[in-house]
Amino acid sequence: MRSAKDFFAPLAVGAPQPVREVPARPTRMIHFFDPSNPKMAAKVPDMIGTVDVLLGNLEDAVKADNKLAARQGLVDIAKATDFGPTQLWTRINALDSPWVLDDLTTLVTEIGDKLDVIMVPKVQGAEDIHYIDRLLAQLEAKAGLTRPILVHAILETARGMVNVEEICGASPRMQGISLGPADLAADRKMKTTRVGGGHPGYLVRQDPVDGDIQGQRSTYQQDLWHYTVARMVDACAMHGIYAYYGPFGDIKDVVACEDQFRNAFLLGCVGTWTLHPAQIAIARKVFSPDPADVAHAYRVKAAMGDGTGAVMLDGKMEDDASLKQCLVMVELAQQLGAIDPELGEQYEAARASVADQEA
Ligand SMILES: CC(=O)SCCNC(=O)CCNC(=O)[C@H](O)C(C)(C)COP(=O)(O)OP(=O)(O)OC[C@H]1O[C@@H](n2cnc3c(N)ncnc32)[C@H](O)[C@@H]1OP(=O)(O)O
Ligand SMILES: CC(=O)C(=O)O
Ligand SMILES: [Mg+2]
Repeated sequence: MRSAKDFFAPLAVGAPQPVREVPARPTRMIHFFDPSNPKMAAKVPDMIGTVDVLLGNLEDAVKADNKLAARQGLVDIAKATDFGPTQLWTRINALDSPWVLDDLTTLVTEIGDKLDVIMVPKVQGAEDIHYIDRLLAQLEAKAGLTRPILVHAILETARGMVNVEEICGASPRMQGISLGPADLAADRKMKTTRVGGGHPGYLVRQDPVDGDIQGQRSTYQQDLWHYTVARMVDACAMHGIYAYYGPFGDIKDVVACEDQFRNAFLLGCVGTWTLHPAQIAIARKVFSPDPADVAHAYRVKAAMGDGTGAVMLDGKMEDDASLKQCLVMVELAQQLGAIDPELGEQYEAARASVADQEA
């Protein structure tokens, strides 16, 4: 582990100064596309401004025969495109794969100025981030980049899960972590066959009524990912980086997708992956706070005056701690309102309605 005094020193001569804080830019949906798929690639320019992040995926879901085409496709798209408000990310191949070294050297030297974040799959521990950190610094220096590329890890092995805190704190480049439920399930030997989401067999059952074990008893499906997401959120919050739900593979089940995204949002995640255009509106809806909640947050803020003490509002106690939760909501609404005019209007109406009541 580096000492505190040189944690923020560049790891190569000529590399850009590491960031001290992860820039707080909206990342509600990280939209995956395969740059080797001409139909998907053709849709990228029209998606700018409709998604917060476009991610050119080079890893799983890209056929082995298409790996080089995907890498080159991403270079071509990045060079030809002005991404405006939308961030460009990539997911490189795994660190033990034959492609990753060329992924990094090509992407950083050719389009490093366009890339905001590199997502690293199957991260096992801090040593994987340290490897990427030094290599990126060398490549950034070679490419003459003036801002550092940030790193996002996917939590998709049991070892990565156990080491999640050290992964989050391994480098100032760490932007965030996503859940990788498919690989994680396989690595843990969970007996599921899905990409994220729940399972009808994972449930609790109501106690027998009057001791009748065979009688009618309700069952309640449980969230398979609760422990994992909650632990990931704590590790990210502790290190000042962002947590994300990952993929929801049942594209047609938009209802369960929304539920899974909302569970993650409520637990502290700031965004999710979208694998198909149908999931973009769901992510936008879920990861943008409800204007009614924003209005409530403004009411608590107004009622709490200098922010200390306790007050009653609608029969409920509010105090310094509930105010802090409300300030999280207000800050998020202000960030999103600044980039999304429709939401901006709704959040401004929420703020103004409270200000009118106060006047
Ligand atoms: C466990 C993990 O690692 S998850 C992350 C890796 N997986 C991925 O990245 C998957 C990305 N998504 C996909 O590959 C595709 O969406 C699939 C395979 C799931 C479904 O693809 P399709 O069967 O083509 O879906 P569908 O027919 O509904 O597509 C409708 C249109 O949207 C396009 N489209 C589908 N997905 C995307 C996407 N992610 N981005 C942009 N356009 C897309 C299709 O090309 C199609 O275009 P067309 O109307 O010009 O023909
Ligand atoms: C997200 C991912 O890569 C996985 O679920 O395996
Ligand atoms: Mg995976």
